[in-house]
Amino acid sequence: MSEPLLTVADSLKDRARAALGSRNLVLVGLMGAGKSSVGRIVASQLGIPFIDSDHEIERVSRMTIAELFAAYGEEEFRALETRVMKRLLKSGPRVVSTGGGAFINDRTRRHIKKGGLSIWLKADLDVLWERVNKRDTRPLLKTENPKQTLENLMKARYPIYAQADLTVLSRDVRKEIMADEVLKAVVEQKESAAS
Ligand SMILES: Nc1ncnc2c1ncn2[C@@H]1O[C@H](COP(=O)(O)OP(=O)(O)O)[C@@H](O)[C@H]1O
Ligand SMILES: O=C(O)C1=C[C@@H](OP(=O)(O)O)[C@@H](O)[C@H](O)C1
Ligand SMILES: [Mg+2]
Repeated sequence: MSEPLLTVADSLKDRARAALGSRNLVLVGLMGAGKSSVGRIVASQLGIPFIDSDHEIERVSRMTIAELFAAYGEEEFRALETRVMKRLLKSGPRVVSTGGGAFINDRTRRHIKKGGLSIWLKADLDVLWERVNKRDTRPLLKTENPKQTLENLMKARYPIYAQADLTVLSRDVRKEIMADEVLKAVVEQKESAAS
């Protein structure tokens, strides 16, 4: 009789790694959802490379996101983001944390759908606000009422984030717990696809 490849005793990370295969795991969601910080932990648990698309954009342009928005505007930023995402998703497996607007852009979303398993870190307004109001690095929130801006972005974007393959609720728990929930969602997706 042949041995099963993985037994129930295998750890969550091994099961998630097997479920992911050669695909990229792409974290999407609004600013403050935890894509960058949780994505890094998930990648280290899975033992695969981590890339944050905003960091990659900053590296290739040698400018910060805020400088790019100020110098060229959002449209140019999105065009650069699309090109960078397309390149990052060409091979896998990797964990790719996106900037909040990436999945909203039609062309970038198509690349994500083709090149990876997408997971939405979904959070409510107060959780997001608590996190983003501590830093002023996000150009889209440099408005008179940034909390209202964030709420408007939620209303406009949540129906689109809902198209991600998987959804995990981003709550006020430790980032390591959020990372475990991401791994569980990857495993469950594989199991439900197989049944
Ligand atoms: N589960 C969490 N618990 C507490 N703080 C968090 C959690 N997830 C993220 N943060 C903090 O919230 C801020 C935004 O997180 P970040 O990973 O940059 O989000 P995103 O990339 O989605 O905008 C950071 O300061 C980060 O340390
Ligand atoms: O929501 C957005 O459109 C943006 C989110 C930011 O990334 P985070 O979601 O990692 O903050 C960054 O890409 C840029 O400021 C635009
Ligand atoms: Mg980020």
